Amino acid sequence: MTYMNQFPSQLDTTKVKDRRTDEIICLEKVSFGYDKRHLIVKDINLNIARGEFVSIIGPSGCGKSTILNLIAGFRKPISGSVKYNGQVVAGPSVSRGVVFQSNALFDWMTVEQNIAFGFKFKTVSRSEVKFRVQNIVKMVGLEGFEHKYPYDLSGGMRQRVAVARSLVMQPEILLMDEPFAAVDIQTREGLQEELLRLHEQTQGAVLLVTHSIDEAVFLSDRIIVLKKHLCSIFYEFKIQLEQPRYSHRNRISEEFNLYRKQVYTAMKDLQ
Ligand SMILES: Nc1ncnc2c1ncn2[C@@H]1O[C@H](COP(=O)(O)OP(=O)(O)OP(=O)(O)O)[C@@H](O)[C@H]1O
Repeated sequence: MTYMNQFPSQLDTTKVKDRRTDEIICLEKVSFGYDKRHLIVKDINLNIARGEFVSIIGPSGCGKSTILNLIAGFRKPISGSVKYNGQVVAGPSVSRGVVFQSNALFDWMTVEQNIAFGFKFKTVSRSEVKFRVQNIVKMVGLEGFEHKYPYDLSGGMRQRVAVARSLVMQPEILLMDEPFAAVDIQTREGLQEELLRLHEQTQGAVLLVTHSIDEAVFLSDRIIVLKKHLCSIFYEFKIQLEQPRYSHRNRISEEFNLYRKQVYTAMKDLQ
């Protein structure tokens, strides 16, 4: 069953920018199993629009990461198609940047070198790399730490380096698998707000896999709730909160609590 939520009646939708212009990711009747006899995903359809922030939430083991890995090109569907900008995804690409829960940074490289790593496989001039790295360092608030090594950084800072490393390649979509699960709550909230600022500036799409309803509501334009059985879409929620979306006031607003309650109820329905 797919269900679109009703918006809270008191919501002023004129304050919400609709950045969704066209489709960047399209999954059509995608099925996948780690072995052919046991499907994890069956006939799933999913579209993500340019600039859209989508979160996937659902019970443990329902296939959230599997979907992300199919879009990233780490896995291939058994049937159906995964398309990026209308082209079948043939493998990983920097235009679909990936950030995991515990992104391994290279311990022997500085922050700057870690961020610039992806350019080793690209023909981009040194001056352009320098410009882009400096820019992204500022955006993620790592100024002054460019020459530090990962072991000199806190967990939250290391995760910022991981996000910067993906963003510097200017991906059209950022695929994030529980990126902030391993950091403390204050750091996590700070990183979420930064992510929203970056999203605002870069206009790229984001697909986030998370276990946190609060995180999904705070960050997303749309939340997809997956059912455990064969990873089908159970509910879809469109989220419209006040602009700027990164305002911490959104965390305590009435609308936030209403959405939170709706998603929580949907998750309870799954049990
Ligand atoms: N490499 C693998 N080989 C075989 N089975 C796997 C592999 N990776 C995942 N699975 C299985 O596929 C199913 C979906 O896994 P997936 O990691 O996509 O779920 P998830 O919803 O992201 O889980 P969680 O919320 O616990 O991270 C699970 O039953 C898991 O055991």
